Amino acid sequence: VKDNVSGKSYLHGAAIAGGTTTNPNIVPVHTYKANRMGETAFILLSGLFGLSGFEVETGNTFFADPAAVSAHTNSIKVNNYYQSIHKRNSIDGKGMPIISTVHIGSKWNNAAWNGKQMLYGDGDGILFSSLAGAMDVAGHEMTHGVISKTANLTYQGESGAINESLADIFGALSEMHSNGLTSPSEWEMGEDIFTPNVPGDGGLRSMSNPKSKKLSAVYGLKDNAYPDHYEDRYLGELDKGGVHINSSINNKAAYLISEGGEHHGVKVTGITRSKTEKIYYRALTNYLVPSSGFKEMRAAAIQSARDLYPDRNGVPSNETKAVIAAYDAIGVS
Ligand SMILES: CCC(=O)Oc1c(C)cccc1C(=O)O
Ligand SMILES: [Zn+2]
Repeated sequence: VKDNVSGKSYLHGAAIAGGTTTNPNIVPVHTYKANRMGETAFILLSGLFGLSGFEVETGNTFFADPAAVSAHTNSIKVNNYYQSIHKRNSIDGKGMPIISTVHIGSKWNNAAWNGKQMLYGDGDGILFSSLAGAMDVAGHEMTHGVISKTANLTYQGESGAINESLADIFGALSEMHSNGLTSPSEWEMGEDIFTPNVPGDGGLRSMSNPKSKKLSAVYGLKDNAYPDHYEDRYLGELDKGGVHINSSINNKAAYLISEGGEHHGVKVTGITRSKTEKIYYRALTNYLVPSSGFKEMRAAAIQSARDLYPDRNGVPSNETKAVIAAYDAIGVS
């Protein structure tokens, strides 16, 4: 494959994701495992900078790598979500390139933000299919990037659980936004790629009903369920002090604020997704700091609700009341 801008050539069999972006802030860069010699061909996909893309130098068959196309497409959708809903220009707010690399490792059942870019494994086909295939996973990973540029919540213990929860919250909400208002709001994480051979078992985590998911054997807690109340939080040192375990407690609060419900005897009147996302984005970008835990998350969410939906004559708005009730419901006072 020849880059007709730099003139550099690349390995045979490099795959090129189809399509260019409509958003000049996205110049997605995808690194692929070429299908020969295992080396990596580095491909810069054209954005709107007049790059006319690539021509295939030799008679290679032009084919798109589904994982690369998904990673590319999903990163555009998530960036469009941040752009249109939160007026945020890319991950850093300054239009930084959005980089995804696919086919990481061998049958890797993981996705990650490595401090600079998103990484996707292919999954083992049992626990996960290609992790690039889920928009909420892309939203989750990109939000780790956004968090690193804003509150930069320390990735362990309570602050790590809030980090993980905000990644789930914006992962889920960006997917729901992209799917459009007509689609049912589903508060599962990774349902499109989780256990591909087991239909209808939802995602690897549930925000609406965390306890419906058993903690995976990975954490050595396979008989336990994900917690939905602060009193049931995990206090061991597995999973960096339970960052993917205790995130479910805050996820439940976000779900209750948006959709409403009764939990541990506390009734919450939902205020819809569009107000919930504004409250959490303001909390993330205005109030949370690296050490923030559950108590600080509650205070930041209440303050953000008050900022956006002010008290009237000293009476808190319905939005603020929903936030207070939701954190009461999950036992964070
Ligand atoms: C929903 C996205 C997610 O949880 O990605 C991870 C997976 C699948 C394994 C290990 C870590 C992560 C992560 O990004 O925290
Ligand atoms: Zn994560």
